[in-house]
Amino acid sequence: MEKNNIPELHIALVSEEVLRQMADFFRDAALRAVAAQGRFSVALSGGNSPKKLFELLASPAYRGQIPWEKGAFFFGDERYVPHTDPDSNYGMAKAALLDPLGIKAEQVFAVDTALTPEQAAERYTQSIEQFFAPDTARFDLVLLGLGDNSHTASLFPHTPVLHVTEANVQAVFVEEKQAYRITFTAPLINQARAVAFLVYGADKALAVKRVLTEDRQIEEYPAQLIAPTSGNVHWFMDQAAASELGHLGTVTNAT
Ligand SMILES: O=C1O[C@H](COP(=O)(O)O)[C@@H](O)[C@H](O)[C@H]1O
Repeated sequence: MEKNNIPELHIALVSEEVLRQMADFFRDAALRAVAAQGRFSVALSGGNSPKKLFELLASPAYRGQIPWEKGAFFFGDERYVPHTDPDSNYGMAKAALLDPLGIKAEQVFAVDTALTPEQAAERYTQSIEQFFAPDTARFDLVLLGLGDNSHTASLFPHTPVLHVTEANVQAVFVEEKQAYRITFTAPLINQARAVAFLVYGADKALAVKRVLTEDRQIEEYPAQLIAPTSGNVHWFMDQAAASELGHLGTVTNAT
């Protein structure tokens, strides 16, 4: 973790409360952006953890709190599979968040996995640049998860993308998955207005401890690359995920 960036930990007793806090954070980031720019842009995460968050955001509790028609939805990483594949991050978000909210197709920016991985990454970089032109690509919110091997987005241990210094999207072959991934680089994530990890479950506790407390070893713990250039990085965790953090891992908002 960069020295000038202090992780802000939001720890709750149970995952339901973490999800509620994360949903509030999402809402507040969206409302701030709409007040300032008339629209909000978010890069969604994939995998298992965000599915429940997406379902909560699409539920009656949050549906009316966010001006969804002003949103633009991108993906911080994507698996190189068709959109209909159960592994597709886009497919999961579509089913859990985008379709239930009636988000229009023109608000959704999916990675085109029908192209080669390199072309898909290049095309996605171009979509992002077009969306933000003439400004820097600065997402209002980037949502992240954490793998038990300390990867985030598709920044996997010991992959060349960890050393890319441009803020763009890259294709990467991940040996341990024997598959391609398309991912935001760390510099693209770090120039966002807000960056938040959502992590819950005891199986993530060791990864959380390594990323937050060990000396910087980005090859081993790629999530240590995440250090927004303005503001702090936020970590929304349940007590189980924070259980290896010692005194840092105490509940901040018990209900
Ligand atoms: O492969 C991925 O993994 C991470 C963590 O996912 P989880 O299933 O352990 O919650 C996720 O953040 C990333 O978007 C996804 O593609």
